[in-house]
Amino acid sequence: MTKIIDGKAVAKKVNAQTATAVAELAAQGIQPGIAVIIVGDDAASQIYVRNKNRKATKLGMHSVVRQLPATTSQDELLAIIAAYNADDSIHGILVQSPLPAQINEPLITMAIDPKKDVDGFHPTNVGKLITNFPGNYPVANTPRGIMTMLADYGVDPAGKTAVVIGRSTIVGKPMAALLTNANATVTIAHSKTADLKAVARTADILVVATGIAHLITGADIKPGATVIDVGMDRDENGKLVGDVDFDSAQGIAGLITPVPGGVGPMTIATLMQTTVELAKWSDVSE
Ligand SMILES: Nc1nc2c(c(=O)[nH]1)N[C@@H](CN(C=O)c1ccc(C(=O)N[C@@H](CCC(=O)O)C(=O)O)cc1)CN2
Repeated sequence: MTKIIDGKAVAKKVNAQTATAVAELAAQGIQPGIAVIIVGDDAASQIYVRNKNRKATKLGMHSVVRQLPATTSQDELLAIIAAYNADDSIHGILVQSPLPAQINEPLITMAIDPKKDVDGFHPTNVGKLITNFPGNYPVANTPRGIMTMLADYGVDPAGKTAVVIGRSTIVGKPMAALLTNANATVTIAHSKTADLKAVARTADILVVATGIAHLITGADIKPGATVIDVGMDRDENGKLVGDVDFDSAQGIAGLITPVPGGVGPMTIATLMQTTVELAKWSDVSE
């Protein structure tokens, strides 16, 4: 039988821990602060940013949303980031992706102070993750949230074969690094991988982050595998579905995340967790 990984339930536990950490910081006179910058009016991004703001406020954090028009220039955005870098009430800065075409996303990522890089996308933090550097630094929230879910369901990656389909900076690459650091044997597969589905079938842990609805079906899954679906796609009826065909995976996968209700809620819960950590670490002199 296939067991469903309840991302909402795990997110609730993470949020409870975050609320405790916020209260502990409040006793020291520190209120974690997050600034989310959104450029343009992408409908899905508007919803995600609204949810981030609501959750941060509910958890007792200082939360700022900076809505900018789609015509915002790169220099304008850089100036806003510089102001948040210098603002002591803000511990985490996030620029919502995707950005309009006139803005060079890597340049924007580089402009965020690595100590306030709540997304964990700055090359300094990515480098630390890849080298499994000791100490405190932010790690991309979606893959980190997936690691939390795996731990919560007793899935230890050590000694397992993991396949990550997708090589994005937000998910695929940091996911592969986290699984490698947890002693899995990891393959990154992508659109140019020869016989992608045969590679998928080797996985004890299969993470799918392609943006292609129902790319992976039950026939592509190793019996008993843990399947993590990062997809957020629309089917022909406009219904939200994942990159994995959930129905055909039943009875084959050992564990599977649903869409919605799997990885998505963990992304926001982990973002809140990271914000609090950045606030804590900012108080510790190096
Ligand atoms: N700067 C960033 N931009 C983006 C990130 C990111 O981590 N940092 N991730 C995604 C979008 N995202 C958060 O920003 C996100 C996506 C989805 C969910 C979520 O809770 N999904 C729900 C379903 C929602 C729905 O019904 O539409 C679920 O899966 O249950 C949260 C956060 C891209 N941009």
